[in-house]
Amino acid sequence: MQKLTITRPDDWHLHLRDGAALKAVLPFTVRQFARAIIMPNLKPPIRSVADAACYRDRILAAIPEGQQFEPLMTLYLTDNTSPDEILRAKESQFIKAVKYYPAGATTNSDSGVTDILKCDRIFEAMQQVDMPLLLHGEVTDNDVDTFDREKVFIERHLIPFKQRFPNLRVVLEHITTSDAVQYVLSANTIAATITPQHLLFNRNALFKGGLRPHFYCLPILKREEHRQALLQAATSGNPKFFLGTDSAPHTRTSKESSCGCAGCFSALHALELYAEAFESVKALDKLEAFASFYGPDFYQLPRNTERITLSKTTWRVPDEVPFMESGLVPLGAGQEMTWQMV
Ligand SMILES: NC(=O)N[C@@H](CC(=O)O)C(=O)O
Ligand SMILES: [Zn+2]
Ligand SMILES: [Zn+2]
Repeated sequence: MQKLTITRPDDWHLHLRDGAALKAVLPFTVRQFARAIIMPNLKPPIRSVADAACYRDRILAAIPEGQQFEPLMTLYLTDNTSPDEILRAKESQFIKAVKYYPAGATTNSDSGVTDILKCDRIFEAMQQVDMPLLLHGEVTDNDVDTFDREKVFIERHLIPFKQRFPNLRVVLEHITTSDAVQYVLSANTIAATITPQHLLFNRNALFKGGLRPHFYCLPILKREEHRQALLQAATSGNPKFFLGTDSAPHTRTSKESSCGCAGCFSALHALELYAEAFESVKALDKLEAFASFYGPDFYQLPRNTERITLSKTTWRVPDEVPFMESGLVPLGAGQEMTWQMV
């Protein structure tokens, strides 16, 4: 196959940041995707409908002249979010989900939820108005091994949670383990996003010939058997699994540090990365539904009608793209790719 034409996809998990960073990265996403679910973990986080409205305006203002893009906004859940804010969010129309970060689990999650049991009134409101809940599904307990934090979150928190709120629609974000795949398959009203890094790399990538901070994201890359389970899920044609890049830009200096930030930047070449992953298991025919159909179906939004084309061309991922004061290193910098968006 030399060309692959599919419906224009959407990114169901994206970090755009703000200010100059937003202006630098947004054009990459706009080139590939029609819409994206915008993560609210700014400093300070997007906690109210008013915050989300202002942030949405800043995103709209940063869209390059003459191009189309629809930011789908989210609210950052805290211990103090009120059920009324959920009702207002639903009425706003432009807020499509509420994001749950366990406090301290990942980048800018300090104001996240300290105990999932404290938020039952909010979850009741969400279930009532059918507002989806997006989960960063990791426990933060120091006595739980970093590589087990997703699995333990599912066992300790998600399974009991889903029993309390069976009708609340949930997305388990950026899944990284076969345990997550199994759980999502077994439960109702739950879907999952899968990133390009978790489909293409296992944890060896973090240590190849030395410490590789640009492969460090959360949840952290896992063993090969988990990567295989994710690849199988993504290419299975099951609508519970759809595209969410988790493209999370950090400056080169903040990643190449004695305490480097978590996050991989993939907005530059997200579709190409997914195409490589799908082709590796001869499943390119499953890419369109994963990238362009199952996400809007879950969010009850219309599928896009425009089409985009990838062509079989060899090219090299640049070492860096311009970003803030120290540049931005894309996922797989320097590696050869065999698909390119036209
Ligand atoms: N995935 C990451 O490693 N980082 C994300 C936060 C997140 O999605 O957990 C970020 O905002 O940098
Ligand atoms: Zn996360
Ligand atoms: Zn993320």
